[in-house]
Amino acid sequence: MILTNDPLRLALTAGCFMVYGLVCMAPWLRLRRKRRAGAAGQAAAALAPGWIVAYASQTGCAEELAGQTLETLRLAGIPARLCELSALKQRDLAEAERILFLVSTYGEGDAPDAAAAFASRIMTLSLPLPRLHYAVLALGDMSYINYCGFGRALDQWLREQGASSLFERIEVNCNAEPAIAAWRLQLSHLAGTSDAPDWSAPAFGGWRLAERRQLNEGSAGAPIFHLELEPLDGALPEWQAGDLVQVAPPSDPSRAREYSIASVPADGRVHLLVRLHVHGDGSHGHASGWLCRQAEPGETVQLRLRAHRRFRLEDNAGRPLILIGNGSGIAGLRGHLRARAGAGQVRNWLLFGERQQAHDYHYRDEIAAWRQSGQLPGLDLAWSRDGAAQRYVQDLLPARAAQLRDWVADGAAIYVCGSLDGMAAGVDQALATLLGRTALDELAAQGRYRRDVY
Ligand SMILES: Cc1cc2nc3c(=O)[nH]c(=O)nc-3n(C[C@H](O)[C@H](O)[C@H](O)COP(=O)(O)O)c2cc1C
Repeated sequence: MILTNDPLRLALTAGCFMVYGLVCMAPWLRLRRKRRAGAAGQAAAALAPGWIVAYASQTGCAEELAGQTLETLRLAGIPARLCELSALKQRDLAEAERILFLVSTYGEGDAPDAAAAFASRIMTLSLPLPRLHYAVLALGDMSYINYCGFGRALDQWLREQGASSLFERIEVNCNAEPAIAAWRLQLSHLAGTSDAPDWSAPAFGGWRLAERRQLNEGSAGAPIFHLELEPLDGALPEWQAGDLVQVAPPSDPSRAREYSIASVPADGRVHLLVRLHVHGDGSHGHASGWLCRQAEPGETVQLRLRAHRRFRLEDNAGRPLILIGNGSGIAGLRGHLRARAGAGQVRNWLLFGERQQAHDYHYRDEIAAWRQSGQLPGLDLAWSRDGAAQRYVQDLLPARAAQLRDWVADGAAIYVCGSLDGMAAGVDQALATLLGRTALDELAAQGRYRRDVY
């Protein structure tokens, strides 16, 4: 029905309909434009050579940050892949568009174990890398002489090869939040996004100290305690043998201390083995003093679990296992032995060293029971204060050279837990002498030589 023949009115009405139509279509047009732009971006991204997030980590902090870095890049639509430093090839270095390195430092300014082969094989080469743009996040602890030594060495080597840094190396002292926030900020500038996922670490939770008993009464060494803890809310979280806990002492919650977990979830509790740390002036370590002396059974301990992927069994679950350690290092090894018992894996060989058999043979009854049930066919013990000759765990290895080579030839993995001073270097040297340094580096690169040393 036509209500008017007036051409002016008709034109006005048609104009109104057009404007109305455009207003209605505007959101759909915007969405279509966005989708097209997104598809074009994705197509371009698929063609780009891509970014690499490379990490070298011992206890998992750098690895965790690398995962979060990757997630941020992916959210920004940047094609990127995660890669352990040891898996990085010369070709990757030459061809990757950008590489973000997140690396920690171990030993005395060294690379983490898994990156030892990269440090010795790649970082000793002269490679032209003029195309490479990179950034370094170096994790370390200022109380060590060679603060961030490996991160600094990597940065310098890259520079010498002609690579260009995207921004100044960022150094993180003891996982300090401000430095991590600075990395995150640089990352969002690079990725052109403010849409970064939450990077905050899980919160500490309240755990009840259910049991504490000294294991080495009469020992010449500092007292060592077996502790058992249960979550206050009753819900036991999942963890795997090899993982750690962080304990925040009430005197200074910012100075959390890490301990290896000595139990598996099937035990229903987190077991720890804590040596009371006594300073030169007789005062106690802030965390060990709290756990071993001040906290009363029944009291609440602030604790959180930390995945320690480098010391888990993972692909080694089906392999024979050689467990080497000293002192409180038996904690991490006991966690593995308990997991192996639960899984029915019996090819286990424990080499353990302490001071005196009479006082320092931690978990003696449990070890005896494993021996009897066939769960622990290999057991060698070294006591440094029994008898005239000081004998340490590394001294056990030469006499067992043939057995060691046989087990490794059978695919065994080697796990070392305990003190860095003396033990870790001594065991490493003994293994390198018996197996060959290159073969040992190769085992580390394959994840068959893993260490939790402190
Ligand atoms: C046994 C041991 C040795 C360490 N040596 C150094 C060192 O020489 N220089 C340094 O800056 N940090 C050193 N650290 C500190 C680590 O680099 C720091 O804790 C880092 O956050 C660990 O990161 P990750 O979990 O990725 O390995 C050492 C830590 C341990 C347990």
